[in-house]
Amino acid sequence: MGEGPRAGRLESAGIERVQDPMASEWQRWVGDVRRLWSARDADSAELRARHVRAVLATTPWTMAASVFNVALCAWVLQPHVPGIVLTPWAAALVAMALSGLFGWWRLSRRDLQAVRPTLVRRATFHATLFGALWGLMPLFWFPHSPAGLQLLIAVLVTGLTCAGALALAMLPPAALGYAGAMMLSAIVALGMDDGAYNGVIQALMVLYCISLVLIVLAVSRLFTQRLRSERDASRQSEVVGLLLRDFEESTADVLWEIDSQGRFVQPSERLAGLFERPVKRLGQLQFLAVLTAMQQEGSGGVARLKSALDAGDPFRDQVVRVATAHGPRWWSITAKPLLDDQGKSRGWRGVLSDVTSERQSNQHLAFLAHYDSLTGLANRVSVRNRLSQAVDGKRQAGRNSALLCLDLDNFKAINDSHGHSVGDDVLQEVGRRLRKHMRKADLCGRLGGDEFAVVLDDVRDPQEVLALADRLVVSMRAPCNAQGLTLNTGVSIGVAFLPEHAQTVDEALVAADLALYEAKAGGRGRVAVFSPELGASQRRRLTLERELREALLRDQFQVLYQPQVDIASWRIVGAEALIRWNHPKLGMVSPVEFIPLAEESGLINNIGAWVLARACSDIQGPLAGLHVAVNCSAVQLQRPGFVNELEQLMRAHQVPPDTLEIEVTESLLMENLSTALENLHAIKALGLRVALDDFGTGYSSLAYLRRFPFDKLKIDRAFIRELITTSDARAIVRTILNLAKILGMDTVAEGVEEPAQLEVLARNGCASIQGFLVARPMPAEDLATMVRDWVPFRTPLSSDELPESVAAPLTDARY
Ligand SMILES: Nc1nc2c(ncn2[C@@H]2O[C@@H]3COP(=O)(O)O[C@H]4[C@@H](O)[C@H](n5cnc6c(=O)[nH]c(N)nc65)O[C@@H]4COP(=O)(O)O[C@H]3[C@H]2O)c(=O)[nH]1
Repeated sequence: MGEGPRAGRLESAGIERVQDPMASEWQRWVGDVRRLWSARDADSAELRARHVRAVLATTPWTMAASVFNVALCAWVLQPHVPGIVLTPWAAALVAMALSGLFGWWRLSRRDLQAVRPTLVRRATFHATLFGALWGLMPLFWFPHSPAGLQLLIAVLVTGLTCAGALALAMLPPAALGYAGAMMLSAIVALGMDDGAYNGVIQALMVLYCISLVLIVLAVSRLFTQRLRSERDASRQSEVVGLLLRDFEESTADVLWEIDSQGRFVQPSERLAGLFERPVKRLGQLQFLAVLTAMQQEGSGGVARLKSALDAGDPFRDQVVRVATAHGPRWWSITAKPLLDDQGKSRGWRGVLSDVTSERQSNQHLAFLAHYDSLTGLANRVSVRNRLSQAVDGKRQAGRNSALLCLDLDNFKAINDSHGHSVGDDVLQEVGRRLRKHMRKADLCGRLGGDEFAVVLDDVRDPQEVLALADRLVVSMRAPCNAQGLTLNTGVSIGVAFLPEHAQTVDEALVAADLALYEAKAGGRGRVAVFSPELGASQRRRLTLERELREALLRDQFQVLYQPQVDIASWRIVGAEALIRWNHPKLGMVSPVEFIPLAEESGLINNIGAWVLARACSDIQGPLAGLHVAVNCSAVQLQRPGFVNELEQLMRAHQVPPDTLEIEVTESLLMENLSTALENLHAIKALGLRVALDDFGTGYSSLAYLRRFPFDKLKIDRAFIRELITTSDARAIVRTILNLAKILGMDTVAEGVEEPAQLEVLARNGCASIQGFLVARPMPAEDLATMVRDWVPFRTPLSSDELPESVAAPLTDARY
């Protein structure tokens, strides 16, 4: 019960229900008829219009045939039927036929795209009335008429019924109304007659009537199905058209098609726009001919495209360079062949993309890959490439080359005091001056920062190279104008000759760099030529500089600990953390060598953080119970975030603050860095101790002590070394110790190697010592073992009597 209204709603909304496979054909027919009869949605209205149009197509003929039949019947019946009855009947039928014709005329003038259900209902009424009028003929004039007339009436009724029903089959309600009225009157007429077989004929009539209904419904359904698939196909092609248009409008791609003669097929406006020709004109032209006419000189793109077309296989991204009114453009063409039913080519269809901007950005990227964007000179990659050609060239033909490495003398100062924009202008000016001195075959480039390089090929006389280098020095010495400022620059140059000084690109760069160091070391504005003797140490420095960055990642660092012993109790009270670099080729590298390099590059921040983390973890591990002193460089302490990170680290390792000591050198105070001092105060506020390392080596050591309240002074080992032999050293040490006592600071003497040194320190009140006399720096686990096995109070004092002069207390000294 609930199914009926719901189905009706769905249908009237034009939504065809998913058919139950078991649903009978009959239900489908009824569904179709109902939709024609009453559904008000746009879809049904459109479908109804198509049905109406199909019926209208034959209306003039059927109406003409009706008029003809009316005339025939009037003529045949005239002897048997009085004119007063026959004439109105015939006139009514003719009037019906004319009204049908009038309806046809009215509707065929309209563009029938959608039709309301009322039109179908009106047509049904008209057809039923028409059928009923025709039905009067058998009803009144068949019974009891002569056999001949009865036969004629029977034939006419049968023919009119079948022809009319089929003509109206596209509108089944009208067809059924018409045929139903005719058949009904025929069956009734038979009943009124007393013919011998009338009962059988009536039964046959009912059977025919049912068959006719089924045929009408079947024809109508077939027609509906055809209409639907036509409509779907046209919608599909509309959608495809829309998509294609949208595709064309939204991308840089344009569709094109050519026939088997190579002529454009229905070119679009956009395609015509690209080819700079009217659409109509383009439609008459051949694809390849137009491309050839537009092709830029020297581009073989069209020839390649032609071969691809000739090959007959689909192809992608054939690039053609064409000249247009807007300058040169690059078009990328992709296509596939179109084949007919027999597999013969009927043309090509494809996409044409304007890839000009892509090309240009690729070219720009290629430029950036090889040139320095600031100066327009070659970049490091290009310099290396040229050097590698020079290396290969010289191997082949015995040719000589030269590499000049240039470094601006006071560029950093210019950059710092006038800003990067002025610095950039200076670099551009340097680039211009360099270029002025180059021959065509020479290459000058910027390696980065203020470093430039020149590669000279075919060097016959080294003197010529040196003369050029001198000219460059003179040229760069001329004041440089940048943003209204007159700036004095200069350049130092290192020269290496190939193959004499280097066999590979890297060797050449290192050799020229070494020469550059030498030039700079000798003062500014100089030229130096590489020599083999030139700094094995510099070479090592360069290697270390290069490899330091990797050392942390490759886990090449290690922290050793050197114990600090309290002199009075002779107990190990602490240790100093000392970093080591275990280089795979160079062996153990001393921090004295690499810490300054790390400071220059800023890597000290990472390295220092790593040492602190290591120390914190050892304090909670094997070194539990000891104070550990960690060296922190001035660079680290200048970072505003340093103390935060330190605090987090200590919290993460749960390190008690009083077990950690930070050692800083005097240099920190010499530079008077406010952030570093703030950090030191913050460190102290955290509860850590702060020691001043190498005390006494600076220029005004005493003054620094007023800047920060250190907890501990470390007496530099330079004084300890001379403690026994030099009275000055003794005096200094005694003064430091006294000073520390007055200021309430702890003291530790480093570099104590001999018992005599220990004795002097002990007599003068030094609190603790560190040095080879106790132990060399060692891994944390070894130190833990040492602490465990340590015997206190066994001070290794000197067996010899100390000379009076050495043992004398401070007050006795000449100070
Ligand atoms: N001749 C002699 N030398 C002794 C004796 N006892 C100890 N030494 C050495 O003296 C240096 C003491 O370290 P420092 O003054 O802080 O001087 C350190 C420190 O300034 C710096 N350094 C070491 N580790 C680090 C670190 O992790 N960070 C920073 N920023 N600097 C560090 O490197 C410097 C040198 O460290 P090392 O080469 O380990 O050298 C250590 C140690 O091995 C002795 O009896 N005789």
